[in-house]
Amino acid sequence: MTDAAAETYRVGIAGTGAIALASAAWLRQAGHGVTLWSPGGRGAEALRTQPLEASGVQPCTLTVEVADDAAQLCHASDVLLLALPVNGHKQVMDALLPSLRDGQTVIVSSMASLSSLYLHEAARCAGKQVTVASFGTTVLTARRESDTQVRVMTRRKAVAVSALPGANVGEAVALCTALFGDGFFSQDSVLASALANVNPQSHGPLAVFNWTRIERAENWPQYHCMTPGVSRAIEALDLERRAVAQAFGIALGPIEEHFARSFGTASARLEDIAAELHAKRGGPPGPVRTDTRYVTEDMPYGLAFVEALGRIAGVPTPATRTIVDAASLVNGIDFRAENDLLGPLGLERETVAGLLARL
Ligand SMILES: NC(=O)C1=CN([C@@H]2O[C@H](COP(=O)(O)OP(=O)(O)OC[C@H]3O[C@@H](n4cnc5c(N)ncnc54)[C@H](OP(=O)(O)O)[C@@H]3O)[C@@H](O)[C@H]2O)C=CC1
Ligand SMILES: CC(C)(CO)C(=O)C(=O)O
Repeated sequence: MTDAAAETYRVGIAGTGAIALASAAWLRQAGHGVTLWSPGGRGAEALRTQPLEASGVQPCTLTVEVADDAAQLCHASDVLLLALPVNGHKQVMDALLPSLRDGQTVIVSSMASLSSLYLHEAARCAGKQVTVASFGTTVLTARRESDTQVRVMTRRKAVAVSALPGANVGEAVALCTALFGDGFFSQDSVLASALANVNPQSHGPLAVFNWTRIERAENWPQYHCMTPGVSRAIEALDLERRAVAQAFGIALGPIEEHFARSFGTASARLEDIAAELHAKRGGPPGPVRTDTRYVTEDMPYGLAFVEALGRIAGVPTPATRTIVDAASLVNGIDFRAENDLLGPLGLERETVAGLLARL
């Protein structure tokens, strides 16, 4: 067995947002090579000539490589990390696919709406043997502060990893450990990773019930505004998430457990966890743009996905529906129609047994 922890890798990162830059800084500090690619073409331009500066957890200043396109990124890398909102997953996966090599691993962080299954099935159809590893969350939490600066807020203590094909999960955990350090553990299926992502359940009610703050671009501390009433709504969505998971034979812990594992919170009730996080960190600030990914990503790829699974399994999801309806109403956007993965994945025609057989 090779000592994966002692190896260094060339990591290609698709995306130049908060998680991409935070991961780049973390990986470079751990001695790995990093190449960044901006899918839109402009996000990494400044990093061609200026160093990347990370503040917060592990402050550092270092240089990274920049790829011109998806093919160059794949060519320059042993491992790929997708670090961008799920809205771009299909498009970026389609761009990477022709240049992926047999034996490469693609880590998707964070994964939602079974985007990893889309890539895995597309790669298999193209005759490629790649491993797609998924996190239902991110290793780091971060905010991008400028073209070359990122603030890393936390390094999660524990992160679950699933893999496609499932038999490769042990290798995926070893690889993630070699890249980021300890704290990774295996998750049984990619569907568990998708449903373990609790951002949609927390971000949905947070955004809907703080909408006027977002529209007026107020400075609102996110966890302070996760009030007892908002926490109650989040808990209702969380129960539906877990009931849907259960219908697919997946037992998931409650959202309170996620906060304890990710951020080391000690309180039992969600409203107390929110107060604890606010007291400890004062932040992060809630979103201040109406195109925040708390709605643009979390509604279509998180909550509408739970609804789609609920329809397949016959599990009612009325609280989830209320939040998607409310967000769609105030935005004048049908967020259910924005998910570009449900169609290609054929979920409308799927059954519980049929979907499980594909994982
Ligand atoms: N930030 C955090 O602390 C956390 C983030 N997450 C999740 O991690 C993922 C990444 O988050 P984060 O880095 O904060 O997000 P950002 O909004 O900072 O990501 C912006 C990056 O994503 C790319 N991008 C955005 N939309 C598209 C699109 N439609 N097509 C192609 N590329 C696109 C941009 O491309 P370009 O380079 O072309 O501009 C840019 O590189 C998200 O799924 C998020 O929900 C989860 C937990 C915590
Ligand atoms: C801020 C945090 C950690 C919780 O909402 C997050 O998950 C995000 O930015 O997406």
